[in-house]
Amino acid sequence: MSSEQLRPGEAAPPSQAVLSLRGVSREFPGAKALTGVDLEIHEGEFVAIVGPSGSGKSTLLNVLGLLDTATHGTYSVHGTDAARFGERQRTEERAQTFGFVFQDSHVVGRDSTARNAVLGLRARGVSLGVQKRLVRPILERFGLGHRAGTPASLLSGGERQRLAIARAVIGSPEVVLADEPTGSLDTANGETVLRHLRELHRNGTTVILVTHDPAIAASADRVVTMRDGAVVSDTGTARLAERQNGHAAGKDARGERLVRRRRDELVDVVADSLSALTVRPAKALLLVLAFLLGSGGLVAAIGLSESAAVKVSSRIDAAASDEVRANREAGYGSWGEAAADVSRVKSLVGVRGAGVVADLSSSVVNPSTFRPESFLGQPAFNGAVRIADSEYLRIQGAKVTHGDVALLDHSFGSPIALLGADAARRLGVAKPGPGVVVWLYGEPVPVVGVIEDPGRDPVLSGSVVVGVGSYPVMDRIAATLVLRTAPGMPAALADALPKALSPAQPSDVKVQTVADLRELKHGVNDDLGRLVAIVSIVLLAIACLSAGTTMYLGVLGRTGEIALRRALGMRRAAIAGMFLVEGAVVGLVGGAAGGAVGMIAVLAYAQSEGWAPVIPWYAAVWGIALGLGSGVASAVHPAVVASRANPAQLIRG
Ligand SMILES: Nc1ncnc2c1ncn2[C@@H]1O[C@H](COP(=O)(O)OP(=O)(O)OP(=O)(O)O)[C@@H](O)[C@H]1O
Repeated sequence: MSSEQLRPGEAAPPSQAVLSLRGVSREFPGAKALTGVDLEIHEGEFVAIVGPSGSGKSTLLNVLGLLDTATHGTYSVHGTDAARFGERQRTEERAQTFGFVFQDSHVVGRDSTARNAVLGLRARGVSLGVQKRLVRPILERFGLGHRAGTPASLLSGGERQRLAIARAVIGSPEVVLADEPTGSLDTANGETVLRHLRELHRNGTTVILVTHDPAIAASADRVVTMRDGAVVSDTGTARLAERQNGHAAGKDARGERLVRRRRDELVDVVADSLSALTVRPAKALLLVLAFLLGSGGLVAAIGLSESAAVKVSSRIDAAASDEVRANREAGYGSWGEAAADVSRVKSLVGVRGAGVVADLSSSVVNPSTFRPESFLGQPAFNGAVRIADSEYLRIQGAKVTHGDVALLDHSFGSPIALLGADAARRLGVAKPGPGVVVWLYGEPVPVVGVIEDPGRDPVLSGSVVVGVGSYPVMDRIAATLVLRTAPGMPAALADALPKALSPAQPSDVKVQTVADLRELKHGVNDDLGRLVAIVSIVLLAIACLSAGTTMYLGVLGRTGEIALRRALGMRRAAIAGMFLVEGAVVGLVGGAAGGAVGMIAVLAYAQSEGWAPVIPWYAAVWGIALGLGSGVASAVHPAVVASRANPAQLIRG
């Protein structure tokens, strides 16, 4: 860089233009903001761009600063056609060459003044050490030393604009572009800002500023006047300022190794995301809650289904180890025949008890509280009606209160009934006793007991149970023999039973052990698993959707900040990364919290049911992984929207 100084009035020597526009136009739908602009800006100039509102000044500045692109014509930076720059190169060039001061002093309000001042350096990947070295003197220089730790949102308008200039010049950019930097300030603050810009210029920086203020324009070396998108007058290069000050930070950044830059960028992106989350804790908490519900539901569902499966298994296994059922295909012609079978099986080795049970058709027996014809509106009884002997109830471990179970076997010629607790409630029987009856087959039948605990046969709860001798056998009875065996004996007895009961025709006897139900158990587990998966996926999809929407709205609410970062040279990937990290953090925290809540829910529920809680290790991993995955997924769209944002549009507001 040259350090020559010319006396006023002396012609400037020809030098290569830093920025050069040739026939540049910028058209918007329905508006021609620039029409064939030719302009060359040389190193060290202080140029004021003036003109009426709508004449294209801001558009010109945006094109010069690579925030916007010309529709026609050629724009060159250091002699290189900007049209040749890819998106990444534009961003890089923007960060390295330009410093921006916008009219509305955009700042990241939640960040400290110092952190805002180094925003451009961070985008350029300048090392933390250099950032620290540069920030203190620059804040002092702009009278902000005492405000270094203050959140930028608390600064006054003048302080913010000084911060904006500090941020623009901290990396010693070659060109500072200022769009009405004093427009929103009072006279005193406006003069301070201008003083700083002149000082920059004295130190060799090229300054281009848009202004409406004739006094500011008059103090510039060169005034470019615009009207209707065209340059209508240009006082031309008048003199070159003295140049000192190299571009230390810029060179430093250019020399940095890519790996360190990317690492610093990552640290920065994570820090920015966390600070964005902590500044809106209520919003962050709601998002976490959404993922907590999704992944918590998943963990709870896995845990509950596993615990339930274990519980079902243990019941089935218990039954499998000591129960066998048998029935004759042809049924029985009388209860005497059934009783004979019962005594035959009782004599077999390993049989600890045997009873008989048969189901009657509830719609034929028609149990009711009152005489059926006397009260037509009474509700139909929809439980089971069973014939059983007292031994059946005993081997099932059923407990009968207020009555004598033995009456099932010896009812002295007339029918009697026992009611399961549910059935008693439905039939309006509080307690059995003299005169308490239910109506079966249209006849009153004394209730002699209530089955309070159905033991292993849950159907008993809702059943009306009558004794084996209660009714004459009209047709053959499909009664089942139920055997309680010594542990581990069902399989052997299942083999022996057909021959023991029907030596001539063993195939007439059908035997079933509960072990056969194991197949069913697997089926039940698979169904439960599928249901759990569907419910969890729906929950997570809802969480994703609500988090995605909230984050998208967040992007819309942070357009100023995004524009600023893009203008200062933050890469698109880093902008997207900010939102993805936000989504990941929220999803991860939600997933982890959901995992914990899900486990607590399983423990509490299992405890209340008296189950052994089973939480497979993978449930928590699934919970966290799905929380993380769906958190990132929910941020993808907002991240893409944010990274594609056009900084020129956003700065415009
Ligand atoms: N993104 C856009 N879409 C459509 N029209 C636009 C857009 N940006 C600028 N324009 C139009 O281009 C013209 C020039 O706008 P520009 O903001 O550059 O003018 P200006 O001289 O800076 O005005 P002001 O002094 O009021 O800020 C205006 O008519 C404006 O409406």
